[in-house]
Amino acid sequence: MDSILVRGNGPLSGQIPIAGAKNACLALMPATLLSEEPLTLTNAPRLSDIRTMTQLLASLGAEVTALQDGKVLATSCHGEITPVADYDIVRKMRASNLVLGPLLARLGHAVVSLPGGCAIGARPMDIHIDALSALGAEIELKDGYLHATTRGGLKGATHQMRFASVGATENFLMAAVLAKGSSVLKNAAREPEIVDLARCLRAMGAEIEGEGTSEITIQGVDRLHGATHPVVTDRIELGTYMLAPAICGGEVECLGGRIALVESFCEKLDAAGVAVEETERGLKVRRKNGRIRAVDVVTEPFPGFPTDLQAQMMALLCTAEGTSVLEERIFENRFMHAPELMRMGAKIEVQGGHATVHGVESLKGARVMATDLRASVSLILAGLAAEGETVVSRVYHLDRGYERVEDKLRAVGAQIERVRDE
Ligand SMILES: CC(=O)N[C@H]1[C@@H](OP(=O)(O)OP(=O)(O)OC[C@H]2O[C@@H](n3ccc(=O)[nH]c3=O)[C@H](O)[C@@H]2O)O[C@H](CO)[C@@H](O)[C@@H]1O
Ligand SMILES: C=C(OP(=O)(O)O)C(=O)O
Repeated sequence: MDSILVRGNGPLSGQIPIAGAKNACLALMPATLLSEEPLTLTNAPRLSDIRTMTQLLASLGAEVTALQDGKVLATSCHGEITPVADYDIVRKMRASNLVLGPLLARLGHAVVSLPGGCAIGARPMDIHIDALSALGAEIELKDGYLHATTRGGLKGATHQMRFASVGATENFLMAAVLAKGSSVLKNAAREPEIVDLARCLRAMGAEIEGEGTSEITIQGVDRLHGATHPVVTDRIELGTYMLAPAICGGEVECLGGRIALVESFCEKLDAAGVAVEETERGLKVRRKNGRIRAVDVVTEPFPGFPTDLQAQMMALLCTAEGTSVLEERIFENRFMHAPELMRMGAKIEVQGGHATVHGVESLKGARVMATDLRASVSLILAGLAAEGETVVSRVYHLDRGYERVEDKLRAVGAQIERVRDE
């Protein structure tokens, strides 16, 4: 199993290209189930999660071919479709549940395994079930699988979600586009990945309005056609690499980044003493004069501070001047990086959904273990700020969401390499 070795670093300088968004691509790929014609996704990220979704779609009868070194995904679904998403694939990745809406829309029935326990929280499926039930699906749990059927197909409806779930919004959208009549989703999630999915579906012939707001209106159509769609920039990869010069000093330009994708994050960086400038090509980031200052952070649905950047922000605040409080409001168990950061000398107290970080002068390299995707990259960032060597194990988590992390950081001067465990 691979590990990542990082050595504490001086200033970084150069450019880092930001890939297409994992979380957008994982919602766009299942959209291929909605049409008999090909859907081509450009700017796709090259990640293990994308390979898992490829495997899942293939098991359902769709074809996904990776072209141009994996940056283009040519997908199609013109043959017979199997409506069963098997536990052995679904358990690897929560986003597998995004085949439920499209399968229901195309076939009128689906059997999808529940994703199973996940490290960052319980992550139930009730909001998805309520949303699809509003469109006329009848869903019951049997043997760990959701068995969903419709009587005579899905019917448009108005539905208000109890929480603005990203995945449930995506499933509702992909189901409602082929439902009979019009649908309105209230308290919809507003994440850029939702906007990207709506744009792609519209390019396929869907009638959708209001994406990016809390109310999305969909007029069902009889069929969708093929399209080519570029995957939106990964705002979480962007935010992660923006923290590298914030931690090490220097100046890095994140190519493809836009402030609109990470506005609330930029506000916190500004308060912490990090300057962000939008250029023609992306976002230029550098630390302002002096030490990073403590800031308080509360994670919220978009446009609030993203939970997927909380661990990385904590790594920055470990060496800030003063005490920061991070409140995690999206997932009930997303501070597992804290004990690992403490192995590196960070002073953190976790109580329920709050982590209090007392900034220290410097961190010290240590052997640490990644517990989930964003936790693993937060340990790499902390390693860049630490004295000596840090070895991050279990990097298969990292490979779910970051392509060539060591190459991208090495290109701006970081001392980082991938090593095989003995
Ligand atoms: C592949 C993907 O896009 N993953 C992202 C997506 O996950 P995901 O779509 O799973 O996140 P949701 O917005 O659905 O979940 C947010 C909260 O709602 C809860 N919930 C969700 C659904 C449900 O039926 N019942 C329920 O209680 C979850 O347990 C969690 O506490 O959005 C999250 C929140 O921005 C991100 O952290 C993930 O990186
Ligand atoms: C939590 C994440 O992903 P997933 O929803 O696939 O677990 C993430 O991308 O940080």
